[in-house]
Amino acid sequence: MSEAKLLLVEDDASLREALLDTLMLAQFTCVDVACAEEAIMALKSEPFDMVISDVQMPGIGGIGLLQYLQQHHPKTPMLMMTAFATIDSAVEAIKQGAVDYLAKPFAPEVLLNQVSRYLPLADNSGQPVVADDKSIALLNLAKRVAVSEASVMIMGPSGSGKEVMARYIHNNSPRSEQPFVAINCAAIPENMLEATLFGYEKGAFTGAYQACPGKFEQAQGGTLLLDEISEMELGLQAKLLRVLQEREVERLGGRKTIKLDVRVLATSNRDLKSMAATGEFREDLYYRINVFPLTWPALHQRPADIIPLSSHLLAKHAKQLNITPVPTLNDAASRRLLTHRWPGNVRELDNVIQRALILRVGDDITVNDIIIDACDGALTPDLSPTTHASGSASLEPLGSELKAQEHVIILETLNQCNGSRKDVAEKLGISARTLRYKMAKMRDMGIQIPA
Ligand SMILES: Nc1ncnc2c1ncn2[C@@H]1O[C@H](COP(=O)(O)OP(=O)(O)OP(=O)(O)O)[C@@H](O)[C@H]1O
Repeated sequence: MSEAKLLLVEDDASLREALLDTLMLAQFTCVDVACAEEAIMALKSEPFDMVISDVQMPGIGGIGLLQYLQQHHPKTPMLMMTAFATIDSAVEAIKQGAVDYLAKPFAPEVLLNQVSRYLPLADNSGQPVVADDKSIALLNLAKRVAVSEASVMIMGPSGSGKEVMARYIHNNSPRSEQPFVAINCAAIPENMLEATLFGYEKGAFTGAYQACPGKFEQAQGGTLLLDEISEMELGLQAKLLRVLQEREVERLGGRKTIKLDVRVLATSNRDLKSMAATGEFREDLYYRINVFPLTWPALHQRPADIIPLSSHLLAKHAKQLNITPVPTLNDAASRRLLTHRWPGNVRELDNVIQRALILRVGDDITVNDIIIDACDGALTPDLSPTTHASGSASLEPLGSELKAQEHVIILETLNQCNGSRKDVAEKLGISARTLRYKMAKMRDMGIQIPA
């Protein structure tokens, strides 16, 4: 999952909503505003990894915003959008420092490709934090396989740290100085995934006014992570297999083949082997990517990791929030963390730690600051009703009961359909895309989605 935060500036409300939908489905965190002035206010209150802005808008407009950005946040890339008739102003914006422009109308894949092309690389220096014997053994194994060229399949439940492991393998490989590129196959709508992976030539579809390299080309010399590969549809799996076998790629709408030197890693939280047995996943692709399998146990199966991970997450978020000294967990708070079952694994722990930092009063994190969602199935009785209610009341907005019902319906239908996303979407009368989005949100809340 991408942690990048984008600022979207567009005065046309319906276009803004459509762009927001595309970006959020691709799991970017987005703030959207209607003019450059509002954008400046947003930039003053929080940092962004990228700004995507219309050029023509009332007020100081996109060029005025670009000038502000150049002066105050020169490292933040700005991508411009412009009507085809006013390309000149976009060219002017490029001269003034914008990274690129999109000529309207453009297809969603054009937007996603441009965003991922110019987004600064996430800080991947962080090592996985491990202390449990099982995790230490796994990391040692990962270090040994890292130096080889083998494709690695990283498995484990959602939020267990599969992407962290993939970055660790890349960082410990001879390719560590080359790019590490990740693509979440579940987050990108099916019709966009092919263009995102393989790239496209000018004119390949609406809005493709210029050629764009795909993820394979962007990862040239380095490592490509295919996150949640189980969600890729069978037709695309066949094309992927061909690219992996032949080590060359052809852009959509192109005729030239491009030689590839890319190591491929993949992750899945579903049982790919049984998916291969039932024909839901191509068996030949399964064997090609599964040369070396590594599996993270669920967090509750490696309890010695919980406190070191909590301390690491406390330090990380305290730094981001400028909180010094870094608060420490008192004994009761630590005990509470150790007795929870963590269905959302490390991602759920991360959320709980962030809440604790907001709720704490002194330098210590106490048990009253540890607010765990009631639906998360604790191993021991939950906090006293008064403490829990006061904490969750401020965090749960109205309508949470309705949301909870929706979550239950999705989980029950997943069960009835033996995990088939396609059947669930059909049964509930929603698109596969909407279902994926809702499940991603549920995962973020720490709800475990069955494979
Ligand atoms: N061992 C670890 N050390 C430090 N941070 C970790 C570790 N494991 C997970 N995290 C953090 O927990 C969060 C979830 O991890 P990650 O995205 O790697 O999980 P995942 O298994 O790939 O999840 P998903 O299946 O939902 O894609 C991230 O913020 C990550 O930085």
